[in-house]
Amino acid sequence: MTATRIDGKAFAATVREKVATHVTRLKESHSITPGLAVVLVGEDPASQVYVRAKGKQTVEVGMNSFEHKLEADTSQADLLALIDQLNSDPSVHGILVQLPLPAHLDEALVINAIDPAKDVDGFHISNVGLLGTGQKSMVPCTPLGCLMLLRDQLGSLSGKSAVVIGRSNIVGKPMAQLLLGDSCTVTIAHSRTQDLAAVVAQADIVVAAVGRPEMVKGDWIKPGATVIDVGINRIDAPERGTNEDGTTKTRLVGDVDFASVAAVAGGVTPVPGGVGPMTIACLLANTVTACCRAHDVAEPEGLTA
Ligand SMILES: NC(=O)C1=CN([C@@H]2O[C@H](COP(=O)(O)OP(=O)(O)OC[C@H]3O[C@@H](n4cnc5c(N)ncnc54)[C@H](OP(=O)(O)O)[C@@H]3O)[C@@H](O)[C@H]2O)C=CC1
Ligand SMILES: Nc1nc(=O)c2c([nH]1)NC[C@@H]1CN(c3ccc(C(=O)N[C@@H](CCC(=O)O)C(=O)O)cc3)C=[N+]21
Repeated sequence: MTATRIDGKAFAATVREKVATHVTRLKESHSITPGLAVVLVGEDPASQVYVRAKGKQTVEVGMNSFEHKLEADTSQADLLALIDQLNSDPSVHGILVQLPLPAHLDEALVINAIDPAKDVDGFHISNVGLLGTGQKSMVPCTPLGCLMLLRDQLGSLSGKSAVVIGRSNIVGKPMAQLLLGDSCTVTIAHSRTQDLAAVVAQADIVVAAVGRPEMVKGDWIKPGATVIDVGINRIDAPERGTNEDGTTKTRLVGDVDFASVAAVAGGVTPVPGGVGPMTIACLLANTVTACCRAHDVAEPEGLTA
C-alpha cells in the first residue's frame, strides 16, 4: 500500500483564505482590523525564522502585525510590563510570546500574565482548563492544525484508536484532549512508555510529537493508519555539501521515517509541508476568532475545534 501524502501546505492555504474572508468582513461591516502581537526575546535563529513567517502571513490575510523584539537579557519585570500594555491595547486581539524563553525568565508566569481572551497560543491555564472540560477556549495552534488535517482525511474520528507520542503542554497533552473531544480512544506515550512499537501498532491514528529525527518506523504502523508528524528536526545533510563557512549543510526531517511509514500507512504528513504551515494558519484563525469574541461578532465556522 502507498499512503496519501497529506498536504498541510495546501490545506493551510485554504485556512488562510477563510481567515482573509472574515478579516474583510470585519473591516467592511464593523470597521475592525484584527491585530496580532508577537513577542520574541533573544535571537534564536529558528525562532526568528518563525516570527518573520508569522508577521508576513498576518499582513497577507489583512490583519495588523505588531512585532516586539526584546534583548536576550530582558528582565522579567520589563517583559511583564510589555504584556500588560498589550493586554490593555484594544488594537491587539492576539498575543503570542515565542517559546522557549531564555532560562532566567519564568515561562509559566509569563504565559499566565497574558489576558486569556488574547491567548492565541491557548497556553494560559484558563484555556487549558476550559479545553480539558470541553468548554469554549482558545485552542493551541499545532494540535488544532493536526485535528483539522485528521478530520479532512478521515471525516468522523469517533471510536478510532489514537496514540499521541509526546506529553508536552504545547503539543502532546492538548492534542490528546482534542482527540478525546472527537471521541477517539486515546493513549499518550512518552519516554517511559514500554514497547512503544507495540503501543503504536494498535493505533488507527498516530500523532508523533517527540523531537527525535525519524524515530517512528514503518514496521510499527498498523496498515492503513493515519500518521501525523509534528516533529521539526534539523539534521546534518553531508550529501548536500558544505556552506561557505565550511559547516555541513542541513535539512529538516520529522519524527517519522517518511519512506518506510508511507509504504504501510493510509496517509502521512510530510516534513516540511505538513503540520508546520498549519500551525501558522491556525494562529491567524485564532486571532480572528479572538477578535470576533472581543467585539461580540459571530465567529467564523470551521476555524476552531
Ligand atoms: N510543526 C510545528 O508547528 C511544531 C513542531 N514542534 C516540534 O515537535 C516536536 C515535539 O515538540 P515538543 O512537544 O515541544 O517537545 P518536548 O521536548 O517538550 O516533548 C517531547 C516529548 O517526547 C517524549 N519523548 C522523548 N523521547 C522519547 C522516546 N524515545 N520515546 C517516546 N517519547 C519520547 C518526551 O517524554 P517525557 O515527557 O517522558 O520526557 C516528551 O513528552 C519537536 O520536534 C518540535 O520541534 C513543536 C511545536 C510546533
Ligand atoms: N509561543 C509559541 N507558539 C508556537 O506555536 C511555537 C513556539 N512558541 N515556538 C516554536 C514552535 C515551532 N513552531 C513552528 C511553526 C511553524 C513551522 C513551519 O512552518 N515549518 C515549515 C518549515 C519551516 C522551515 O523551513 O524552517 C514546515 O514544516 O513546512 C514550524 C514550527 C511554532 N512554535
